[in-house]
Amino acid sequence: MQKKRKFEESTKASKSSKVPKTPKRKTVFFPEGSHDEVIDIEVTELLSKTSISDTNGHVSDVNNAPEDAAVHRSPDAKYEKPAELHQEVELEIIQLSSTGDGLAYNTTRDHIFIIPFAIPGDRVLAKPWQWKGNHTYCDYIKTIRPSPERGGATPQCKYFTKCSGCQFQMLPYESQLEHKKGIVQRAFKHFSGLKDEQVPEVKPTMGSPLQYGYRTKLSPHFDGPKGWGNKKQAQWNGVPEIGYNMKGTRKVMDIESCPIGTDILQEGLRTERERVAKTLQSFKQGATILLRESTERAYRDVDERSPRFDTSNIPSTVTLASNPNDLTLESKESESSQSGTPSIIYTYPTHIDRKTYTSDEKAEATEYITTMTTPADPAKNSPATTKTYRFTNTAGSFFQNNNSILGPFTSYVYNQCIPPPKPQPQSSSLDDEQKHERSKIKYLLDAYSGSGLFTLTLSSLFTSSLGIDIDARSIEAARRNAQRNNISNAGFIDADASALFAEVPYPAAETVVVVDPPRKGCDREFLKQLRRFGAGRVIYVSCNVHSQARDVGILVNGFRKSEDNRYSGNLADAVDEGWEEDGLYNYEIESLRGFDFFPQTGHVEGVCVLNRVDKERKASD
Ligand SMILES: C[S@@+](CC[C@H](N)C(=O)[O-])C[C@H]1O[C@@H](n2cnc3c(N)ncnc32)[C@H](O)[C@@H]1O
Repeated sequence: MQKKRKFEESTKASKSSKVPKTPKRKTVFFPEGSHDEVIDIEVTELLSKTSISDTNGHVSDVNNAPEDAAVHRSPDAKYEKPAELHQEVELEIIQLSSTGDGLAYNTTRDHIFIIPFAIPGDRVLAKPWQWKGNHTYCDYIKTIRPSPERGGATPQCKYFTKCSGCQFQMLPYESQLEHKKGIVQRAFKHFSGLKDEQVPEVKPTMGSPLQYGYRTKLSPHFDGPKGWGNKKQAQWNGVPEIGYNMKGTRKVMDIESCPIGTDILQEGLRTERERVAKTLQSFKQGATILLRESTERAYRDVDERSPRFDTSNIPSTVTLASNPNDLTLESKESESSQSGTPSIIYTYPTHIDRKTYTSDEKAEATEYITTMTTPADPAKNSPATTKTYRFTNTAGSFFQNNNSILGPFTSYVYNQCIPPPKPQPQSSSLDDEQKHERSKIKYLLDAYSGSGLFTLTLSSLFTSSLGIDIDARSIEAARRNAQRNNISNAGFIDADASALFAEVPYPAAETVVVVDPPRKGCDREFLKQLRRFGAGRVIYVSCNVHSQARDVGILVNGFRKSEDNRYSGNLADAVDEGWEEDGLYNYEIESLRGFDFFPQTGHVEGVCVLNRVDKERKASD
């Protein structure tokens, strides 16, 4: 299939000397933060520069480019093909894009090559395969001269540079975190339409405690037999490749192990591959295999040291007097049940976990999350206070995939719910007004709540909490999770997120709204309703910092009409369709931070904390 793709690209490009059409921009531009939008903007920005700084702040003179080498093109400029497709070229990588690809200039520095698996300072051999106006996608062939920034990092996956996932394995972990901070910065620069002074310094990315072996869900897949779309029954010709797509293609490559998956999912991958091979004739077409980890926990009786895996008797909310990250593994051993399903037992000082997995999307899967509610205070000799929550949901429904970071992450969000004390003159201690301010927030609205991750882990801070999600199965799970964790002040609605504001039972100024939408971000109706309601504080969580930046731009400045209605990659260019109303609240950003939910990949989870701007203040601004 890869050959077919390349053949099509090559014939298209050589038969016609016409430049591939860039899609026409609609008058109304509501970017989704897609891969193409991000590349488009970053390529245009790079082409307008003569010197660049990588995300680590190192400024490099672009291949000694003369000052006038920068090419400032109008959006209508015609582009020429920079190199023959499928002919190898040597390229010098000068920047890492927010999509995780290496970027390189052509010799005349008016075109950008996009090469995966390469970082600034690398000299690589690459093969162009798709020309798109001012940029060309290339396959990575090999590194000719490695960048010093690789710092000896050794990729742990044998499929690295072939499989489409985990392209950062050649980057030391600290550099991955630094790069992800840069992704957040650039997302807000390009997609929010905000002025520099409206965006605070992005805080350092919080790393994942596990950098491999962290993913609690894997979904390898395989294609059907040749001709399975035809009426005639297609026959399998041997066991198909079962795994993930090869980089830049739709061809599945065979993957026997995936080192970012948890230990039990590695076992599960082996078991499920064998199962598919044995039962192949029962598959009429290709399929995706779900592998979802599940945990049974038994707390150790410290005196007897006799744990029991009787899940119905497990206390679901337990207060441990230590930081969850301090819990050290005492031992780990694999087991196999009579049915041949593997399990792994992990023994800790306070509890024992048995990890299993399910491949049935309707089955239940459980994870435990320990949230730190008060940090340790060495001055007062007081230990940290933590709470452990048990989350059970349907394996096929959404649940965060990196359990190792969920403790520190929910602890962070917990600590952001209540505004920090306002800066006071040195002489004054906490005054009445400040105390009032800190105690004002009493209610939580959790939009896009899933099975209640935030509604439940934050519930102890609030008089009452309300979660909403469009997935009825997640809402059922959320209600059961509230019961299991003995939480009685949290309710859930199964509906579209914008229904949340229809009859909000909470006073706006006393309410925090946590927003955690899917990759495409919030829809306009939701943002409008949130601004009309005017919650005192908003915590916007997202796995796509580009759509997050767009939405935060709307919360801060409103949905604005541009001066010339021309696309330049900024939200400010979106056209007002009569969507903006008088009297909507505006917000200002308090903090911005990335979390590494997806080590070794180019993805980052963003958390943006916002405060409502008082209407009187807005009027006087
Ligand atoms: C990124 S997940 C976050 C879930 C939850 N906050 C968590 O961390 O487990 C996004 C959630 O949005 C839900 N969703 C998608 N579109 C929605 C809509 N229009 N209204 C409400 N929920 C929606 C999905 O069902 C999914 O549970």
